[in-house]
Order: sequence, then C-alpha cells, then structure tokens
Amino acid sequence: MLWPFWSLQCNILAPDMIGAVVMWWPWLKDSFPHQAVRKFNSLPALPPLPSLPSSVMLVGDSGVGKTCLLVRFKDGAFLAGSFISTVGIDFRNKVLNIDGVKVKLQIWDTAGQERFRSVTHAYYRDAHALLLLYDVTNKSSFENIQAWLTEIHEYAQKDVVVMLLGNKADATQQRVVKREDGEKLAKEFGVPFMESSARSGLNVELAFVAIARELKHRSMKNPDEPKFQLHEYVSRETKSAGCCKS
Ligand SMILES: Nc1nc2c(ncn2[C@@H]2O[C@H](COP(=O)(O)OP(=O)(O)OP(=O)(O)O)[C@@H](O)[C@H]2O)c(=O)[nH]1
Repeated sequence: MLWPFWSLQCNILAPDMIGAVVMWWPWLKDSFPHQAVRKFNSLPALPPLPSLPSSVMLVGDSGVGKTCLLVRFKDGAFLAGSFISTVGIDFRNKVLNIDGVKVKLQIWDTAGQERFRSVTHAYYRDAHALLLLYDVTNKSSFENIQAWLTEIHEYAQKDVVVMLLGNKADATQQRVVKREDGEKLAKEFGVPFMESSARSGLNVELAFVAIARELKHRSMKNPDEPKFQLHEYVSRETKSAGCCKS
C-alpha cells in the first residue's frame, strides 16, 4: 500500500527535477562527454577514428613457431622452454596504427597437429589473411607447404591475403632449408615471402604490418591513393631491414 505515497512523491519531485536540470544545465553540460553534448545540441557527431577489424590466421605444421610468433608480436617476448602444442584454436587482438588508421587485427593461432585440422578448417572462410609458416630447421614442414596451400585454396576466401614465412631464421646451425628455396616456392605460388624469427624478433612486426597495410588498403578503397603493392613492400622492407644477409 505504499504506491499512493510513491506517486505523490513523483508528482512533487518531477517538476523540481526539471527545474534542477535547467538550473544546473551549464555545469551538467561541461560534465558530459564531448560526443554526448554534441548529440544533445543536435550538432553533427564527431566522426569516430576509423577502425578496421581484420582476422589473420597463423597456419603451418606443428612446432614451426606459430604461438611464439604471435607472443613475440603481441608481447615482445619469446616463449623459451618446453614446447606446448596448441589445442584447437586461440586468438589475440592487436591494434596497429597504419598511416593514421587503426587496423584491429584479430590473430588466430591454430593447432598444427593433424588431429585438429577439422577445427581449423571451420575458421578459414572468415580469415582475411593467412600467415603460412614453415620451420627452416625442419625439412618436412617446408615440404608440407604445398599441401597447406591446397587446403587454403579449398577452404579460404578466394581473395584471402597469404604470406609465407620461413621461421626460426636465427637457428643458423640447424638450418636445412635455404632462404633461396623459400623464395623460389613463394614465387611459384605467387605469395610474398620473408624469413622470420620469433626468438630474435626478425621481421615479426614487419609481417603483421605488411598484412595490415594490405587489408587497410583493400577496405579503404580510396581511388586517389596509389595501389598498395604487397610484394614490392615486403621485398623493399626486408632488404632495408638487412634480413637477407646470411
Ligand atoms: N630457435 C627458434 N625456436 C623457435 C622459434 N619459434 C619457436 N621456436 C621453438 O619452437 C617450438 C615450437 O614453437 P610453437 O610456437 O609452440 O609452435 P607452434 O607452431 O605453435 O606449434 P603447434 O601449437 O603444435 O601448432 C618451441 O620450443 C619454441 O621455443 C624461433 O624463431 N627460433
């Protein structure tokens, strides 16, 4: 039986509250977030910073260094110690600023083990870009690249961006795949290529930045902007970084 009192209070308080808002409006206005005030005053809202979400998948045989590459890129650290295989799929987000445009990369780290293959297949079609890794110290991971590319063509979007990475370039003593062989294979399949190292950090940032630049260019579609050439960008940047000296 409290409602009559409650409604009575509302009738009394409501006009008072309107009066209070009118009286305190100059102070309230300054306390509001900028965007909200503009909306309230029916001025055109400020455009938000452009932000482009893109998904990038890391694929390749088990043990080639996908998780380590992602951790190096995200946290700037190297996961040394015992090797723990990824189970299923995992992801991390990182935002890059590419010429004033925020490109949000959602990076999917997939399990390289054969038994998880059906799980990763389901994610291919949503990927905008794929970083395909082999391990320069493991010949079979290199020989399996063709099979990975066949799988990519089968499950991914036709226009997906693919880049080949020969990882563990720091392990010079154990190297069994020459850089030239990686370059040759990449040329054969028409994909950009670079060697990388999650341990030393070689080309890790560059690989993701190159992908982000390509994806940004594709989604902005600015006719005044010259077409971004991913292959040229990668070969220019890897040369200038001095990657290719053995
Ligand atoms: N020397 C060297 N070792 C690396 C590098 N990247 C990764 N490793 C080592 O390689 C092993 C496998 O690395 P992971 O990143 O777990 O491999 P993965 O490709 O994610 O493996 P899965 O999860 O099974 O698909 C670990 O012992 C790492 O320490 C690298 O750039 N250089």
